[in-house]
Amino acid sequence: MFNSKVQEAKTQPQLKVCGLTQLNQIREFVTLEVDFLGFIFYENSPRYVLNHLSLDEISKINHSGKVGVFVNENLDKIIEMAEKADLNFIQLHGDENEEFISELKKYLKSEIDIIKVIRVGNQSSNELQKKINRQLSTVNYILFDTDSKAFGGTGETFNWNLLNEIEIPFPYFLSGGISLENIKNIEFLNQKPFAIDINSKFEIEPGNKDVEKIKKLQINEKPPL
Ligand SMILES: O=C(O)c1ccccc1NCC(=O)[C@H](O)[C@H](O)COP(=O)(O)O
Repeated sequence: MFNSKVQEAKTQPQLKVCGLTQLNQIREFVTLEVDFLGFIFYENSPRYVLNHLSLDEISKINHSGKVGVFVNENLDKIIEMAEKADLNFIQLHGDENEEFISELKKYLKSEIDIIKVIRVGNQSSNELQKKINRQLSTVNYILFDTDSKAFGGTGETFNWNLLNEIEIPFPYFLSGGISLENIKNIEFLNQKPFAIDINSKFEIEPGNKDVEKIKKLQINEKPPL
């Protein structure tokens, strides 16, 4: 008999829209069934969410994919934000090590998942593989982003070919300068991303998303897995 709890296999990667700051746009993305809504809790970002929305407003957004993005933030602050904004995922976008992540997990609600960012630059595939393997016991997802001076939201892409030279024992988010033009190249990846993470290539200005462009991606242009 059909078990309604078994989800249909996804034929397309999930979508995360990161750097959200405007409630009207967030409502549109909820209606569009965007899977992950990313909020930047990093004061140096031009997309710092608390310059635009209160914790109470974020907590009232009715969505199970609310991701809080933190960069080298202290433990207490992350725990406080996770509770007050009612986050479902914590994305660690800085240099947080495995000890820090293990400690953090002791205090977070058990249903909150950790996404650890691995910044990809000119390291070898061996070095990248070691970095991934070190995360095995502490995180739920990896997010690959481009290594650059700014921590994220740069619009820069990294060499995706490196991903074909390593084993990725996690579902992963692909990020870093993803655009309507380059997204079709995921067809060349052996292990397809669980989700794609879009940001500055789908903006009018930082934090102000190009809703029509995101609709186009979500409805027509997402590549198959
Ligand atoms: O978006 C930011 O301003 C940001 C600042 C500091 C750390 C992370 C940040 N964004 C996190 C993301 O997950 C972005 O989506 C990711 O870096 C990709 O952005 P882009 O290259 O603009 O597509």
